[in-house]
Amino acid sequence: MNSNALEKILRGPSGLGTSGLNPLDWSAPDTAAEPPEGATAVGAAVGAEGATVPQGPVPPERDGAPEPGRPIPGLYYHPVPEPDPERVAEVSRRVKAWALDEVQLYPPEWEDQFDGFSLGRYLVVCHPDAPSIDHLMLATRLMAAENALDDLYCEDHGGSPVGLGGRLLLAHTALDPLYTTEEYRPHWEESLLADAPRRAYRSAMDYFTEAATPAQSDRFRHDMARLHLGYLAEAAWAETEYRPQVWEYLAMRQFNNFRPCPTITDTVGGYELPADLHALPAMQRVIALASNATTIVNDLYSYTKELAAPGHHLNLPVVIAEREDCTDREAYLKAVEVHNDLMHAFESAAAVLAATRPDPAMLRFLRGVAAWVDGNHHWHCTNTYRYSLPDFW
Ligand SMILES: CC(C)=CCC/C(C)=C(\C)COP(=O)(O)OP(=O)(O)O
Ligand SMILES: [Mg+2]
Repeated sequence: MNSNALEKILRGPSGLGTSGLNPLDWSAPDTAAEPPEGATAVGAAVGAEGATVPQGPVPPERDGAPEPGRPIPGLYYHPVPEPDPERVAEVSRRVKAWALDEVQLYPPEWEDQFDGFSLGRYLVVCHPDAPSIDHLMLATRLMAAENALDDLYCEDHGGSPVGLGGRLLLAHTALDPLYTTEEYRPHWEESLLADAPRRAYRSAMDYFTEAATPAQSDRFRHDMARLHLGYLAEAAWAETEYRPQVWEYLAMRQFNNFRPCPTITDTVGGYELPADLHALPAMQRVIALASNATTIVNDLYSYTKELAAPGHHLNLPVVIAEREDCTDREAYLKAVEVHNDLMHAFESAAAVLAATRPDPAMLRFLRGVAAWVDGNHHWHCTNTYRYSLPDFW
């Protein structure tokens, strides 16, 4: 398939009568198929072989504080327009109010870190087809809750591998409820208020199930169980100081992964990918490849942050350097290649699936996943509050 055909499938056709299929236009289906003013066409930098030409500096705009951000040289990605600042401001305002008033997510001294994470920019740029702020909030609350649990149970803010399994399982019941006897139910209900991750999981999931179909909620629970399994493997390896082989690390990272974020793109878009289409092996392959690419993007952009953190932090460049006996720079550049291969495999698999099963919900879902991949790169690249590149070029 040539790069033009693939681009049309993943990023939407252009021309008369196609506006309803283009992610940039889904939020305003009655308008013409022109991109918003100032927007570049998604994938405009795709060259003759479908490879993205490395871009110059992107003019980013963190929530309230513009800062420079630089894409990783040689990384295959699609540049996207800055998200609508009005949407970003409103989502940022609402998620902060939810975090403080409804779930007491963080103490006052962590406010800078909460703001610096730029949840509003993240979710608005990843979901260009969301029909409303309410739809965007479904994903934003979940993202806040997922990161709170990762920080508080596993990592930066007092997390530990010791005892993680028990904590994770109990938190998982905020998503996948305990059905038990009258005697024991109140104990469980009380436990859901016991810490910030559980309060946040429960509240975010309540909003989500209200908007989602039962099959979409079940899909999300399953993806969160996958995520928790990944956390457990990483924790077990940390406890025993096991150094995984590269393929073992990639297997763990397929679970400890952003997957629960792109797979809710249909709920956030206000439509449903039917369960039988979601379950197709070809769709599962597309989702896994896309999610793996997004997660290796995190490994690459968070490399210096993780090297500076206390303890030994696994990420792809670190594991390649350890297991393949090469310099840190060589390992990092190889990790970029692994990412690029995953991206190409995702795009090819998505294009084949779209061509063989051209169901409208399927096509829109595939574009939603592609938009999430592109938005995730944009957020990582421009979030200089959290991330900075190593000095390898
Ligand atoms: C939002 C979500 C489902 C997160 C789950 C897993 C996760 C926190 C990541 C994939 C991000 O990786 P990491 O823990 O390395 O994050 P930072 O590098 O600290 O930003
Ligand atoms: Mg990371």
